[in-house]
Amino acid sequence: MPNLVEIRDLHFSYGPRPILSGLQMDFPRGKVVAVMGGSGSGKTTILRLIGGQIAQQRGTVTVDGEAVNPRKTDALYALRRKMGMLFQHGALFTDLSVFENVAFPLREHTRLPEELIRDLVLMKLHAVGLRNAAQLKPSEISGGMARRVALARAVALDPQLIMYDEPFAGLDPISMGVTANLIRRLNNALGSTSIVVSHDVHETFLIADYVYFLSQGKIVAHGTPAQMQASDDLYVKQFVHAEADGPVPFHYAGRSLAEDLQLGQPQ
Ligand SMILES: Nc1ncnc2c1ncn2[C@@H]1O[C@H](COP(=O)(O)OP(=O)(O)OP(=O)(O)O)[C@@H](O)[C@H]1O
Repeated sequence: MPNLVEIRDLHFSYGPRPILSGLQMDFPRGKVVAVMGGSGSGKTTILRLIGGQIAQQRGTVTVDGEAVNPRKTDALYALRRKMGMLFQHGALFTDLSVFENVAFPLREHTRLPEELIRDLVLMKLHAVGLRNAAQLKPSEISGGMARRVALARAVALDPQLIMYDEPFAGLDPISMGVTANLIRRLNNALGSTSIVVSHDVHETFLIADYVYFLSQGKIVAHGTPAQMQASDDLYVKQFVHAEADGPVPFHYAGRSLAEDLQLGQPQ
């Protein structure tokens, strides 16, 4: 199967409130696919459904040919072994060293001998340029470095699927570029598939093979970054060119200014 992850007719609501409706998405093996959209459009919810942390009301999510089902805990645990996740603001364990943070998933999911764990951790840290920071504590490194350690931890088990939730949030422009490059390089080196949830158009378009745009729980556009740059779709244009007003209104819906200022109304 060419797609590592497939989403078909996916519907999800929190209680009575619909969050995602009728999604169809493909995540081909070996590719970096971005999911973009405004705040609250449902991007993180998609990652949580793929990871089996929550269950949809309708439709299917398939990873490596298997349907994700949060109720089948054993199968889900085996499936999660194939996934690496960099959470939003990817927090490290503050009382553990950089080395122990990266070793954590290896100790949790494998029974590898200590020498092998050591070599694997050092290789992952080397890949993100931080082998020599192994003994430092998270409080002794910068935010950008911490994000790279979290990246090394997310790929510690050589996952087939790596999911990144807002990997560029809160980083300075240089760290953003470094992180974007690493996401692409790690994906290629591991032969994995990456899903990047982000609203940073510039960084994301540099590394993504394909982009889905989400608005209010629906896919409103999809294509390569070049196709999206050239798109005439008003929502995509507003998003890509960072325009303040468009299909996503600048003003919160309600009474007009004329009404509030009682302009042109009979006294
Ligand atoms: N546990 C929850 N219970 C109820 N509603 C929730 C819960 N988690 C998220 N939501 C709502 O679901 C909607 C989609 O949330 P989600 O986190 O997927 O959006 P997002 O696109 O990732 O946004 P952001 O970019 O701000 O992280 C939001 O309106 C949010 O308020």
